[in-house]
Amino acid sequence: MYLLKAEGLSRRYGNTEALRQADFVIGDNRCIALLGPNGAGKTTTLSIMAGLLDPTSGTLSMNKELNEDRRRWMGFLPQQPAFFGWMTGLETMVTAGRLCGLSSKEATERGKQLLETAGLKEAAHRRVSGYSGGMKQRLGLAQAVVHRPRLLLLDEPVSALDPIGRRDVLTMLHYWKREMTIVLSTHVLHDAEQVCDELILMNRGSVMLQGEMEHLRLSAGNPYLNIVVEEGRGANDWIGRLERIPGVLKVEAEGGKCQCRIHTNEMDSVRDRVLRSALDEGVKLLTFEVSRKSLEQWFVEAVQI
Ligand SMILES: Nc1ncnc2c1ncn2[C@@H]1O[C@H](COP(=O)(O)OP(=O)(O)OP(=O)(O)O)[C@@H](O)[C@H]1O
Repeated sequence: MYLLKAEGLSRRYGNTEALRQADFVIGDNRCIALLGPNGAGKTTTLSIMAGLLDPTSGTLSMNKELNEDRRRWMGFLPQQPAFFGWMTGLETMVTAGRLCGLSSKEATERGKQLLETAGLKEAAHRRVSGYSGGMKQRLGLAQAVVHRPRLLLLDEPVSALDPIGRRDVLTMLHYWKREMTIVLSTHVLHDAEQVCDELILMNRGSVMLQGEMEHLRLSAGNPYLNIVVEEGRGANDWIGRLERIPGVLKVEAEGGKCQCRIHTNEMDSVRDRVLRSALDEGVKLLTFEVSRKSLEQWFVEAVQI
């Protein structure tokens, strides 16, 4: 089942074609990344989906089960959310809830609960003008879901945040994606990978592809295991013996640096065997990760076309 379906969606600003003949589908219960470099047309697409902007041509159809009034089932966090600085966090939440049709009691209860989820319980009665950038972003997110929307649209929700703010927002999205469909725009593949299971790739106003993250990962090339171990007796010898582990196809060692890449077609079992071997032989692992570099390379190549 889909919530929204775009067919030949286009939008011009004067001579600029911000969106060209875009086709995509927003399925139910998905977390979808709208990924693309600056100027790709992400904000334009989200604004059309939110009903804030009309397309120049093409159609965006909504599932017939959904109410015509998007405010009832859609939440939206713009790239630069604006708040009334003189309101407290809780007043902001209650106002948003009331605008979305909640009763005063419901809006207050839901507001308190969401401020707690957003780590803003202590700041609930402080004026928003005194909030940090990260706190404002978390407040914006909480506000966007006050009415339990079925679809949550987020325009670059993490790009202006420091690593801790980023982590907090991504954690909130992990929590909420069980309850609603999320579409978030980003120009950072890593952020999309952290939380999304589907990807719509945009470049220069066009949708280049839509697909499952896992499929793209596989088609972009096999991931490899990236390992760094603490220097010490036996570390390099251990790396030298890794090729004997069943399932390992090739080991690329970085000479003298206690670092290597393991290539395999059986990542799950090889990862377990390598970890067990390191523990058995007392090798101290500093880095042990499945590298997604191939997907990054694919993304960079795709948007350079
Ligand atoms: N109001 C506007 N008037 C004129 N041109 C615009 C307007 N809004 C966007 N554009 C242009 O349309 C194109 C797409 O912009 P859009 O903001 O949708 O892209 P984006 O992918 O969200 O970019 P960013 O990551 O930088 O926010 C860009 O070339 C932009 O300069």
